Parts: sequence; C-alpha cells; structure tokens
Amino acid sequence: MLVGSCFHFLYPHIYPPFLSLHNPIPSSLSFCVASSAMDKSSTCTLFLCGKSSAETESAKSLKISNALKLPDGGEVSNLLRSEISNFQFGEEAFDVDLFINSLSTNRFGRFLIWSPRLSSTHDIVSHNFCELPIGAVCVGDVQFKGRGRSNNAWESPRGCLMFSFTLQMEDGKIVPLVQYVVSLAVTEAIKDVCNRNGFPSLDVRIKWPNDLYLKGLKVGGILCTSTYKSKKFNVSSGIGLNVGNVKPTTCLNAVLKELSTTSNEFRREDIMAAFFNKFEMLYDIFINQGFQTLEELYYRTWLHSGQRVIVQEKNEDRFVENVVTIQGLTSSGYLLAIGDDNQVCELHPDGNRYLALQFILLKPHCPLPPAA
Ligand SMILES: O=C(O)CCCC[C@@H]1SC[C@@H]2NC(=O)N[C@@H]21
Repeated sequence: MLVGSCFHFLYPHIYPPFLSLHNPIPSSLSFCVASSAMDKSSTCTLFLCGKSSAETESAKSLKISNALKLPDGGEVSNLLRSEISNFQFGEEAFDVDLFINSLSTNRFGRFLIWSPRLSSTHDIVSHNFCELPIGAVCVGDVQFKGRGRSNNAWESPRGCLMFSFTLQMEDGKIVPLVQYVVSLAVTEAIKDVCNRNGFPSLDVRIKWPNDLYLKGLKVGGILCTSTYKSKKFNVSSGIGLNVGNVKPTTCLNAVLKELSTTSNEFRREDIMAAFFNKFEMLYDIFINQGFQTLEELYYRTWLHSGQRVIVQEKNEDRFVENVVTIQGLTSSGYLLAIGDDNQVCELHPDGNRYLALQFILLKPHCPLPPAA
C-alpha cells in the first residue's frame, strides 16, 4: 500500500496531463543528475538523414538553409549522414543504417537526426518543431542536459536509448492521452524485439503516468510536451529507456542476462525501429477509434489494476486520508479510483511523490469505465 501526501490544491481540468514545454506533467522522480559547468555547449553536430529520397531531400534542404537551432543559441553543425563513415564514431555510436533498415512506417521515424553528443533531443525537436517534418526523430548517444518531467534532469549516459519525435494533433481533448499511447508503444516494441530475437520476454510495465518499470526499478520514462499553433497541437514526445547501462538503476540488458543463457543483447536501433513500427499502428487506432480500443492492452501493461492507495483529500484546512482502489483512467487521462465508501474519485499526481495524489471528488454516481 502506498501512502500519499498532498500539499497543493489543484482544480480539476485546469491542469491537464501536459500542456507546454514549460509545464510538463508532474510525476515521480526522474533519474536525477546535477547540471554542471560542462553543460556549456561547444558546437553541436547533428547528422541528418532520411529513409527514402523524399526525406533525404528534406535533410539536404535543412542542411543548406542551416535552419536547425539550439535553444541556447549555441552553434550547430549540420551534416548529411552520407558525409561521414560508419566507423568514425566507434562501435557504440547509434547505427543509423540498422535503424533505417528495420523501420517499416509510412510517417514516423523516417526523417532522422542523430548526434553523438547533444544537450537534449527534446530541446532539439521542440525548439525546431516547425522546421522539421512531422514524425521526425532526433536520437542522441549522450545528452548533457537531458530533461525529465517536473523539471527534473534525466541522467543520460551512453547505453541509454534517448530520442524525441514530433507529431501534430487537432483534437485538444485527446492530446493528454497520447503519452499513454507512447508508453504502450515502448512496451510493445520491447515485446516485439524479444519475440523476433527469441529472447525471454521482459516484463516491462507502465507506472502511471509515464514511467517504465522492470523488476521494481525504473528503467525508462516518457516526456510529452505540446504547444498550440495555427489550430494544431505540436506535440514533442521524448523517450528515455535504459537499454545497456546499469547506472543509475538497471537496464534491459542486465535483466536479459539474468534470464538468458546466451550473450544476446538488445540494440537501441532495433528497439527504436520497433517503437515506431508499433507506435504508428497504435496511433492510428487511437485517432480513428479512440483510446478505449487500446484500454484493455494498456491496463494489462500498467502496474495499477486493483491497486489500493491511500490518498489525502484537503478538507478545509485539514488533510483527511482515504483508501481507494484504482479502477482505470478517466476520460481526461487521470486515475479513476473508487473509495471503500463507493465514492468515485479522480486522482492527480503530485510532483515528485509516488502516487502522492490529489483526491478530487467527481459526481458520486458517475459511471465507471469497464473494470481494469
Ligand atoms: O521520466 C521522466 O521524467 C521522463 C524522462 C524522459 C527522458 C527523455 S531522454 C530523450 C528525451 N530527451 C530529453 O531530454 N528527455 C527525453
């Protein structure tokens, strides 16, 4: 059972699960790291490439126009992927060709920016959103200013898969739910890579709202931010997944090693390609049929079905504790729970405390969604 505490009263629905780059969804602790003087960037090299000739043309024109900028105004050097050799950056560098060859999407992931070292893929994508084709992805081997939710830093060592991509949505009501589709695509991608390679399956679960857990430890996280422009929501989604570095918690390869007799390892490129292959399919279902169609899969993948939590409700000046059982998600993407007194409530995350939730009463008789 989890004990929550809450310190601020938030009114329901004025604080949607994500809103803008400056107001990402509050959540549990990210991997934290102090920023340092080393953060001052020198030149940031970005390699641009595309899956087909159309995206390669976009890469060429972005290079010629030098349109990509860093948020801190630092210098960017744009190079076409074809301008460097595969071996120049060592074996541990992201293998662009491996990724591109495993990608089977029509829209997502087809325009790629790779950097061996950059501040944050999320900064690159959100700062240059309008210059990039929709579905463009930026992947980095090392980030020196990785961003987590709630203004946390995201520790970004070599071996962690770190990428951000763009998408555009029209219906603001469903924008907060897209982060759950992203989480689901990550867990489905890991399953897919396990199946294809004959690996034992790893039980990576979603900890609402946006964390990925393996064997009780955080192994990944998702950051979605959006801005509104010309009647469209420009959404940047960032994924951090610790594939091959046991620091700071654990990684997929460490757990795979425990479960397997062979020396097989996950490759970041396979997981990222599988992610986009899955995401494109799940996103189309989400847009055409609604999140309800994905709910069953989502509830099978998250950690919370039937979970009982203690939440605090602010009652005038006092906090009153209540035990509630998690049922699923509300239509706006918060947690739907039912109290022992049958009172239905909506739970909001509270900053960095694990399920330190707001307890906001909905109408006592509002119908429940299908049981999780
Ligand atoms: O758990 C969290 O707080 C979310 C972490 C998201 C980290 C990823 S790594 C790739 C992308 N670039 C960033 O700077 N952040 C996201």
